Amino acid sequence: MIKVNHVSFSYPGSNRNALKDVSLTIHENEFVALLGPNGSGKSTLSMFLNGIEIPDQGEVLVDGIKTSDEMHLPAIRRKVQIVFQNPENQQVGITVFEDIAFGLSNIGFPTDQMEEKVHLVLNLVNLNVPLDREVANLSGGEKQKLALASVLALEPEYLILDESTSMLDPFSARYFLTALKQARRKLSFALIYITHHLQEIEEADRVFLFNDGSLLKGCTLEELYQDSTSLEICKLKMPYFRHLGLLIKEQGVDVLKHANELEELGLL
Ligand SMILES: Nc1ncnc2c1ncn2[C@@H]1O[C@H](COP(=O)(O)OP(=O)(O)OP(=O)(O)O)[C@@H](O)[C@H]1O
Repeated sequence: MIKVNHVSFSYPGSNRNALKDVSLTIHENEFVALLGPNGSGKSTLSMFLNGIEIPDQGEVLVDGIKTSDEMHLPAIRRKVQIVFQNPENQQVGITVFEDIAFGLSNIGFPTDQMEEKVHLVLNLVNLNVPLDREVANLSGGEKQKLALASVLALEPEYLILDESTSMLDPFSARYFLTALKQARRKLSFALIYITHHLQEIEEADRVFLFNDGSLLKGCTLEELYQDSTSLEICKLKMPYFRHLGLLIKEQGVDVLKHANELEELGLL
């Protein structure tokens, strides 16, 4: 469980708080989304969850261990992995193999099992490229899948994705999300998903809404859809199919009940 207790923070040199007294809990295997307009503090919070940043006030505990406990920081960073908005920021190898193997070497993964593991995670994210392919020559979508494969190789217990589809075209974004869904079915990890697009988080267990550094509320998606004020404050648009579904429901047919199956069939 990740527990955020009364965290406040301002960046050095800034006179305003990027986070204001934020408290929330994320459970094992949960899928939560962090939502809110630009500059509301979502990415800042994500950096506290794995100890990239340590709060000025308050504390963050990962499975009971404070992120300020330097001795346990490497273990916390292994448990909580982040895929950033721009995959190029976290690519470290020249080739696809090197990129995934780098993190594995750092955790002492056996060299003789490395190639098998690299194949396994590439399959998991549906990235079919030769291991000696140069990372620089991959497409944006492929780079994003590689970043996902590299962190999945480390078997995180909590995975943070910060607007990971923002650089992808709609088809690549869809493939990326399908790969993520498949990975979650095979490995179990909590997913902390930052986005401005509600259609990407239809399966989220809970959403946390941020505005101006404060946590406005934590609720389910269904509750959010009934809260037009929060949707407006967070600059969120109800997905088109859900809007349509609600109109159809008013006529007595509940198509939204089958939304997941329709999505699996590629009809949404
Ligand atoms: N390195 C930094 N130095 C100073 N201020 C920063 C820094 N990074 C972010 N901020 C400020 O902190 C506040 C929160 O930013 P943050 O990036 O966490 O928002 P966000 O909700 O993730 O936004 P977006 O949706 O645009 O990605 C903003 O006012 C931003 O300008």
